[in-house]
Amino acid sequence: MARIVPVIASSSSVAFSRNLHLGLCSASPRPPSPLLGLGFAIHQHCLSGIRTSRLIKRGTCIKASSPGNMAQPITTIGKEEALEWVKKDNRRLLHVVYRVGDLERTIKFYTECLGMKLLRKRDIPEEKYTNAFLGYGPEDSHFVVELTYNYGVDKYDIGTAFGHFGIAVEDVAKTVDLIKAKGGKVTREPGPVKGGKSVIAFIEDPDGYKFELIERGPTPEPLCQVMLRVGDLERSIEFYEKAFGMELLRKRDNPEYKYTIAMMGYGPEDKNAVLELTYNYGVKEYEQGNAYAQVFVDNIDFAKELE
Ligand SMILES: C[C@@H](O)C(=O)SC[C@H](NC(=O)CC[C@H](N)C(=O)O)C(=O)NCC(=O)O
Repeated sequence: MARIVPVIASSSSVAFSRNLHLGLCSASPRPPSPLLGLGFAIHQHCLSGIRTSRLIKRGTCIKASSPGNMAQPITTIGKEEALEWVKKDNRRLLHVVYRVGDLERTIKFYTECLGMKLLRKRDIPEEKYTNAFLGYGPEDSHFVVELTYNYGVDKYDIGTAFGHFGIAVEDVAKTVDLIKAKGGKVTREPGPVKGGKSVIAFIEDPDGYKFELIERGPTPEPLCQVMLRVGDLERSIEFYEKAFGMELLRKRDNPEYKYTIAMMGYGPEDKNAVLELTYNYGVKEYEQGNAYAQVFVDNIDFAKELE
């Protein structure tokens, strides 16, 4: 069966358009970058016309850094066949991968301030990196974070295309108090979101990754959003719908603050992690970073296969 693993990178549109050529549903004469900061990797098969920055085969990433050095799909299938599979597939967001400068420091912050559990760690000395998986429940039923520590690298540029991760909490003010008491950095105090009613706050982890705390009732999936800024919202929505079978769950324009958001995912927002695509009026490109946040989307059987 064809498997597709999209990889969402926190690098900018510049990196995206350099690394990824999409022909999907587009007659664009140049490579479109529907998702600023998003890269996609395709496992085993390739949707017709999609080229990718990374191919992932049983956990191995093959890097292709420029159009002249594109990793080639192992096999290709027709677009119709691929879209048929997309409709049948039972997918969800599995984990988001990004780089941190001090693994133990981040694990301490996520467990003590954000209440996550350390699910597992794996060291790959031959490749000089260590991964740690953290989340609010087991990987087979929860969206989790996969931190990557590259030996000796203590700093990354997050760029501006990646926005933040969303965490649903029952009491934002209380959570913020706890985070402050633990020495965490709060960048936006609790209160209603500008132009709306939801109570939110923003905090920053030790590497500067932003987390939005969102006040909600009890939820099975506290790690509930990955926010990415995109330069063309309609094109991004179409891309996620057609290539990955996601649904547009909600769209909200906020003209007063000059942005529109679109929630994309595989199920209701209160039960599943979703992508929050943000379009800021008139902004077509964002700064490239090297901290890469990649979101893996697949069904859990494939996740086990990757182990
Ligand atoms: C509940 C959900 O709708 C939100 O929280 S939206 C949060 C809001 N987002 C933006 O402003 C996006 C546009 C911004 N220019 C960007 O690129 O990040 C937000 O962050 N509000 C800030 C606030 O203080 O309310």
